[in-house]
Amino acid sequence: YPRSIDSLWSGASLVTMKDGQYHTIEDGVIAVHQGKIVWLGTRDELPEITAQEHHHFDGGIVTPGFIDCHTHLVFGGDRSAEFEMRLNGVSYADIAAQGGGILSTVRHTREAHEDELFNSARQRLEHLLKEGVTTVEIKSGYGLDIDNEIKMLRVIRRLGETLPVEVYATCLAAHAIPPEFSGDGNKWVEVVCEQLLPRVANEKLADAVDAFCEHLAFSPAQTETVFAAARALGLPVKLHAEQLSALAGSSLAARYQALSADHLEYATAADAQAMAAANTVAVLLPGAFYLLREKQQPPVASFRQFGVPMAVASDMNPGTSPALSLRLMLNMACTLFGLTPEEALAGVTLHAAQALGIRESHGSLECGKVANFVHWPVARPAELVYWLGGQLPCTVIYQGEKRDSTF
Ligand SMILES: O=C(O)CC[C@@H]1NC(=O)NC1=O
Ligand SMILES: [Fe+3]
Repeated sequence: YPRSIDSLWSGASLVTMKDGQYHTIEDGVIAVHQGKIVWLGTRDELPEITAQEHHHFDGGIVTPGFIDCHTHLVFGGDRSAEFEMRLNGVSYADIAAQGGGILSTVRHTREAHEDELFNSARQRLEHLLKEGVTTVEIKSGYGLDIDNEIKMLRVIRRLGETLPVEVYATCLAAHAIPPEFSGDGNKWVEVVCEQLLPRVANEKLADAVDAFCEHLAFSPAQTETVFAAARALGLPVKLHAEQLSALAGSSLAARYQALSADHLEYATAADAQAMAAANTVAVLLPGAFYLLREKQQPPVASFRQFGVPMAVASDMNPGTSPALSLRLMLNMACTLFGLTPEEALAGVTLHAAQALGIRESHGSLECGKVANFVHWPVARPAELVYWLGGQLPCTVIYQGEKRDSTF
């Protein structure tokens, strides 16, 4: 480590999340230089170091910056009206017949100017920033034609360029069959693979490619066509899999060394074994499970048995998970899926980093990693999971600098 550094941060317990476990350092100190962690340990182990700044917390804990590894937070309009219709007894089918569902968000997203999409997404993203999120993944998938998918991806890139948060963009053009293709999924998959993805790769508009593998969306065969095109372009893949039925999409994702398979309510032990062998992360999305009042829980016991890293994300989207809080998802992952608080916190730190392919540089308090961390004036890490909703105060250090809360 350098003998002269930018800053020291002391006075709190460091919940390092090393290897996905607390590995807490009591009365710890973090040394930061040029946006990276260059040393950490207990106060009495601190070596001779000259720091430009010394910040002393008055107790509490420090965690790695939170990572929301699965969101659809760029979209036009919202679906509150159909939310109310459903609760007044109108069926999904009737809502869809009246033009509701994903395709209504597609209409609003196509009609919205890029600035309008940017401003509404910025507001939603700021909720996440206020609760300690320092890295977020955002998907396209509501444009469903080349120009509007590119428009969405440009807005996603602009969010990362404008706000103090690291943004990873994912192309989810294979989200639903566009109305113009009414039912011909193969035709849209062909357009995605032959026209859209080459442009996205060439213009560096996405860091990964995703698809929705489900009866009402794209089959495993169509999903594999998208994966093959992504691989040929050097783009990693991830997949919405086993949300509503068991199509072995997560096993297909594992065969393509997918960064993650997401939802997984209907995943099997065989899927978990395949994911473990491929080091594919299981991203759990309790918000959608909760809002859809789903009964089938993801096979958490199998993920534990085979050592599949579990992540937890908001899935922020207007239809099935209009969730503005990642911290609430921590509680739901424990209360609804039976995760321990330690597993849930690994799910928004180290395992979320792995789901984005950045585990080597993010997700835990370790030397050499990015200096994204959060101070919480609480007694223990479980409080971050225990308190239901609300705004827990926190101080966010982003790339080594205190991030002020006005963005
Ligand atoms: O309803 C929406 O707008 C998106 C639903 C969302 N997308 C997906 O692939 N699964 C979901 O729950
Ligand atoms: Fe999703």
